[in-house]
Amino acid sequence: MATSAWLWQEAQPIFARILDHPFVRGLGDGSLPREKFRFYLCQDYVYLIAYCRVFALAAAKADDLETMRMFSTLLEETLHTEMDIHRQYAARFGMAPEELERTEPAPVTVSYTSFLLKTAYAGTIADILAAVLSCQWSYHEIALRLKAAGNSPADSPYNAWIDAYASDEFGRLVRWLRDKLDALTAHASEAEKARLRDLFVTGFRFEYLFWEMAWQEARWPL
Ligand SMILES: Cc1ncc(CN)c(N)n1
Repeated sequence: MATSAWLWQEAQPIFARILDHPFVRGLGDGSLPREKFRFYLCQDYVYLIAYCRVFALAAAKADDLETMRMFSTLLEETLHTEMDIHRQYAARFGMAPEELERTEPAPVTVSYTSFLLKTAYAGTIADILAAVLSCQWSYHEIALRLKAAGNSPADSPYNAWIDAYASDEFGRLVRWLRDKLDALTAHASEAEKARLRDLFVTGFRFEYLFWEMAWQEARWPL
């Protein structure tokens, strides 16, 4: 079995909990309180700034131009297309992009971005791919499922979010990451596979924690 398909299987218990999370269900049926989405949006914006740095570091570490191009496209798409969605939502809340940037990262955002940045600085290209694949892939699959369920009212403010992450363009970025990881790890040792599993599952655990943080609007208590 290809590495990415195996990793996906390993993360299924966590993915099931994500799909059942009240924040995700609220995105899907339009019932999510706007204030919780606003909190999420601000935290996700600063998360994405760190995520861009991860792609930039991966591009710098790439052994060949094709891999460098792939990471620079991911960086470009995140900086422009994905973060534009956030900027557009923020405008609806009357927030300027600078205000989004000034968000104080909450504890889970700090831990999650620290994990990704540590992997980007210290890990191999395969390590980085495993860590970011859990983020990118889980969003695409969540959005595909929410779209297929068809529970979202036509006037739900969250339809743009679902459409963006369910899009073929976003799906292509996931496919790239998967294909690259599968090619790099076709002959990986058991030890390397165990490390990749650890990174992928840790990414998934953080994804769950991020939804929970947004639902609870969990800021620093002090
Ligand atoms: C927390 C999180 N994880 C993943 C994604 C999709 N790039 C995101 N925007 N935010």
